[in-house]
This record gives sequence, C-alpha cells and structure tokens, in this order.
Amino acid sequence: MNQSVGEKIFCPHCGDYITPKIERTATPTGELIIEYYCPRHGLIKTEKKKNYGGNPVKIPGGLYIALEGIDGSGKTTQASLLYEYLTNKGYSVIVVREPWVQAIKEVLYKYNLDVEAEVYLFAADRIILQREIVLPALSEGKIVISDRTLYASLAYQSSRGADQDFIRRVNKFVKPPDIVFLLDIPVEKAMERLRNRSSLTRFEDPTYMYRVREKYLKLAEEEKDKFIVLDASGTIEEVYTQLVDKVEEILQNLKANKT
Ligand SMILES: Nc1ncnc2c1ncn2[C@@H]1O[C@H](COP(=O)(O)OP(=O)(O)O)[C@@H](O)[C@H]1O
Ligand SMILES: Cc1cn([C@H]2C[C@H](O)[C@@H](COP(=O)(O)OP(=O)(O)O)O2)c(=O)[nH]c1=O
Repeated sequence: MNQSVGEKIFCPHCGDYITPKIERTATPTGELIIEYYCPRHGLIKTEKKKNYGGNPVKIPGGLYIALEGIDGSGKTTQASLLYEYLTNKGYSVIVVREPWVQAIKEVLYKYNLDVEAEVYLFAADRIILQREIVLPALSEGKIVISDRTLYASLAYQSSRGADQDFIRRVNKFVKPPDIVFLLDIPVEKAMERLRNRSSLTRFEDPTYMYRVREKYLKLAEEEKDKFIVLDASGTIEEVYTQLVDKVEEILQNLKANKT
C-alpha cells in the first residue's frame, strides 16, 4: 500500500525527512507490521500495531500544530519525535516543512532577493503546501505538524525590514496554525548546534538570528492565546517532555470540549 503524499519520516542516516516506501503486513493474530524504507538506506523503522482494523483517532477539523524558532532550535528533531508519539497514540499525523516546493527553495537560496519578493515567495510556497496537503489532511481529521508556518515570515522577513501588516496581507489566504510552539533558545547555543552542518543558508547569520529571536518573542507576547513558548536550550529529551505535556493538555481540552 502506498502512503499518501507528504507523509515524510525522519531518516537518522540522511539526517533529514524522507518520503519512505512503506510496507504493511497484517498478521493472522490481528497485528499490523509497518516497515519504513529509506530510498538510500533501506529499512529504518518497524512498527507493530495492535487491533489492526480499528479506525485512527480523528479530530473534527484536524489540529494544525506549528513548530517555530530560529535555525538550530530543534524544530525538525522535535517534529519527528512528536510525530512518533502521536502516531503511537493512534492519531493520524503528517509532518510538513516550510519552505516546501523545491523550485521555490532554489530561487530563495540562489538570488539575494528584495525582502518583499521573499515575502511573496514564502507565501506562494505556503499556499501550494496548504491547498495540496495541509487543508485536505485537516479536513480528514488528521494532526498536521508544521516545521515553520506564516509566523516564520512574520519573524524572519520583518527582521529584514518588511512591514508586518504587509506580510499579514500577503498571507491573507493562508490558514494560521491552531497552536504555535516557539522553541526559544539563545542564538549562540543554536549556532553551536548548527556548526556541524555542511553549509549554512544565507538566512542563518547570527546577527540576523538575534533579531529573529526577538521578533518571535514579541509575536508570542502579542498572541498569547496562540503561542506556547518552550525552553529549547535543554536536552532533546527535556524539550520533548515539555512539548508532549502541552500537546496532551491540548488534546484533553479538545476531548472535553467535544463532550
Ligand atoms: N535539544 C538539543 N540538544 C542538542 N542538540 C540538539 C537538540 N535538538 C536538536 N539538536 C541537534 O541540533 C541540530 C539542529 O537541530 P534541528 O532539529 O535540525 O533544528 P531546526 O530544525 O530548528 O533547525 C541537529 O544536529 C540536531 O540533532
Ligand atoms: C517559512 C520561512 C522560512 N524562512 C527561512 C528560515 C530558514 O532559515 C530558511 C529555511 O531553511 P530551512 O528550514 O533550514 O531549510 P533547509 O534545512 O532545507 O535549509 O528559510 C523565512 O525566512 N521565512 C519564511 O516564511
């Protein structure tokens, strides 16, 4: 059985999200064995699910969770862990990552664009991603974990001088996430984590990152109902624990409001 478009998983060997080949085998005892294959590294994960045949837990209207923060704050790592956690709890989950469209990413990295042009390109990318993947998934009751959303434009492009109202206007047709986890971390610490990366994009400049972090914190202050600020400077496990506790709280509230 083929997985649906956009359902990526983290390959520890590639150090990135990949679209796996998935093989599902139902056993006579009612278990489902799911094997995930990386196109380059072969089998990377096996899952066993009990009571195969039960429906995945659906959330009416879905749940759109954003992970935001400066580069190196741990968004990709936590997105993958949260995906595992929620999938194991029986939810149907997808992980997406902005920017999404390869061709748009190439333009963004190749040219030193005016910040306004950047705003349009990130918004166009987002609209494509939402129409093709995010909105259908939400209407099917899935949880969408998004590694960056329009709040990245509000933090990054405004730090390069774009007007926040202009950014919001350009993103008028974009659905905002239901909840934003801001992985907050001092710039030096994030940069230290990124040192191992082979090349940094032009967006990953420390002076710029200071401003971006400040903008994120300001946005969190202005939109208190939407933002949850997590201390992302601890170990992967520590950040994960905070994140999962909050997500559980949100899921419990959703359940309570339904009944
Ligand atoms: N809490 C953490 N402590 C130490 N290293 C981390 C932590 N979270 C992530 N990393 C490492 O830091 C680097 C950047 O993490 P990543 O999840 O890619 O951040 P982002 O997606 O926000 O840029 C990766 O090499 C990752 O393994
Ligand atoms: C979504 C978005 C990202 N960005 C920036 C943040 C990141 O530095 C960069 C995306 O790069 P990143 O997420 O690190 O992708 P990759 O790992 O493929 O390099 O784009 C914006 O400036 N505005 C936006 O709206």
